[in-house]
Order: sequence, then C-alpha cells, then structure tokens
Amino acid sequence: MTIAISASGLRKSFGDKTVLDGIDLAITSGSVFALLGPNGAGKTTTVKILSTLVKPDGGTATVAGHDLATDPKGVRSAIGVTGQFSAVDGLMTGEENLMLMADLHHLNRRQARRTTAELLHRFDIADAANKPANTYSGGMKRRLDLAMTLVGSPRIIFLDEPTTGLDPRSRRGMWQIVEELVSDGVTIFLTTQYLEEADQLADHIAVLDGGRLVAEGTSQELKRRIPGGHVVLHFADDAAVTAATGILTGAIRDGNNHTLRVPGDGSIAALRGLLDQLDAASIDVGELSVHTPDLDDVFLALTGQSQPETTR
Ligand SMILES: Nc1ncnc2c1ncn2[C@@H]1O[C@H](COP(=O)(O)OP(=O)(O)OP(=O)(O)O)[C@@H](O)[C@H]1O
Repeated sequence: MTIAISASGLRKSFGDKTVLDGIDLAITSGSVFALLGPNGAGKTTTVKILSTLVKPDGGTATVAGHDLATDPKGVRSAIGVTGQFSAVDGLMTGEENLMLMADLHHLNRRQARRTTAELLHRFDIADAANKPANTYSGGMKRRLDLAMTLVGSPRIIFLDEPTTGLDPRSRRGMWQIVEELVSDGVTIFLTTQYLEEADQLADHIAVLDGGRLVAEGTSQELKRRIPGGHVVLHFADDAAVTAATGILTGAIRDGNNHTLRVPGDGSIAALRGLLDQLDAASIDVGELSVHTPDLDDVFLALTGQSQPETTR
C-alpha cells in the first residue's frame, strides 16, 4: 500500500479567521477519500492547498511523492483538479475545450485528436462535440470538465463537489465515472455536500468541523460511532423468539413475524457476544442483519448540523 497524499499539521487562516487548525491526512493510492464538512468548513481551502493553488500557513504535505513546499511543479504534474471553478470555456465547443487542454499538455496533433475523440465518446458528449459548452446541461459540463482533467492522465484527481446541483441521474453517471477511474488505479480526493455520495464512493471519510478533522473512518465505522444502531434477529418459531427475548438485554419483538430487534453497535465483538448468549441457551437464529444509522445521523451527531451543506 502506498500513500498518495499525506499531510501533517496543515494550517490556514484568512485574517483572524482560522480555517484549518492542524489537519493530518494519509490517503492510500487507488482509494477514494471524501472530505465532508459544513458550509465554509474549509474543504475547498484544503483542496486548494493540496493542489498548490494556496500556500498553507503551517504544516507539511506530500502529494504523489512530491513535497508541496519544495516541489510544487512535481505536485502539479501528477494531479488533476475539477470543481467549483470549472476550466470549461463556455464559448468554445466541447471538442475545442479538449483540444486546448491537449495543447497545454503538449500532445501532438494526432494524439490530441485521438485523445479528444476518446474522451468525448467515453463521457457521452460526442453528439454535442461541436456545440458551444454553454449550451450543455449541468451534467454535460461537469463531464466535460472532468474529461479535460483526464487529458493529462493524472494519477491523483481532486473533485471539489463534483455533483452539486446535478439531478440524480447525472449524479449516478458521475459516480460511475469515478468508480471506473478508481478501478484504473487513480486516487480520488473528493469533497461533497452529499452524504450519500460519500457513502457510495468513499473508502475513507473525514469530517471537517471547526478547523479540525473531528472524525475519520469508513462509512460503516462512522455510523457505528453513534447510537441508534440495532441488530435484527429472525427465528424459526415463536418458542425461540420468546426464549431469546428472555435472555437478550433490551430485545424488542418486531411485529409478530418471529423477529427481534436488539440495540447494539453492530461491531464484531457485540455480534459475537449476542450469538454466544443464544448458543449457550441452545437457541438457533435463522437470519441476522445489522442496521446502522445513516451518515446523516453521524453528521448531525458530530457537527450539530443535519447536512454538510444544504444551500449554496
Ligand atoms: N481567499 C479568501 N479570503 C478570505 N477568506 C476566505 C478565502 N477563501 C476562503 N475563505 C473563508 O474560509 C472559509 C472556508 O472556505 P472554504 O471555501 O474552504 O469552505 P468549504 O468547506 O469549501 O465550503 P464551501 O463548500 O461553501 O465552499 C470560509 O469562511 C471562507 O469565507
């Protein structure tokens, strides 16, 4: 396992407002990392620092093995950034935007044409290739933006709120593209206002609040951190449910279909304890499922807000 992005003690203030107050990161190559945080938490600032657009006031970071402070050029050559400040020129066609990008990456004419044609096809914008980009839908513009980033074949891509404002279908299309990139070994650093997006895509999630990372883990780990989880046990018959109700603390019958709900965090240790207790009493369980709170519950518990961002 190699580390694509690492950071230690990153700090940034604007005037007397501290935006980042010591951020540490270790993001594995080929994984999706999602940074969640309320409006104005500093997600974009973090992306800008790691992509060399803004200098941190303190701390160190390495991106694709290049030190941010001493080798910003090396960092820039390894990364792609798409996001809130799109590189798409609305007056140019999709094809022209991509050709311009190919020019910037010093591809020769033939390579540029081939890459542009491939990307237009792959991102489903070939039919509109000769139309000005400002006639594109929001989803098409995002896809073109990401396609332009891919011209340089970056191994690390920063996606700053890639699906904000997109309809569910376009959002899913974008998720599929991200999944394809990851299967090609690309590392994705994602900021998002959609918990569902982090849940769907991210291997590792960090929640930024008050200038610090207040929680980190997989989506399952984060969900287990807050109360509200329970385990559902399904038994073969009434006798088994009644017997289990008698021995499992806090167990509640769920309707009349031989099902019990038992409060618990769903961890391996808790499940083992539960099953051991049933085993000791010779009660067979038919089915077992773990129900964890969703990321929205986690976010509320951690930051006191029900959604990272609801308006822009
Ligand atoms: N160049 C700047 N000068 C002054 N303040 C800034 C500057 N850039 C960002 N800020 C402030 O820093 C804070 C963090 O901004 P940032 O854009 O990083 O947040 P964010 O988490 O990405 O939120 P959003 O999704 O709303 O952009 C905000 O309060 C913002 O007003």
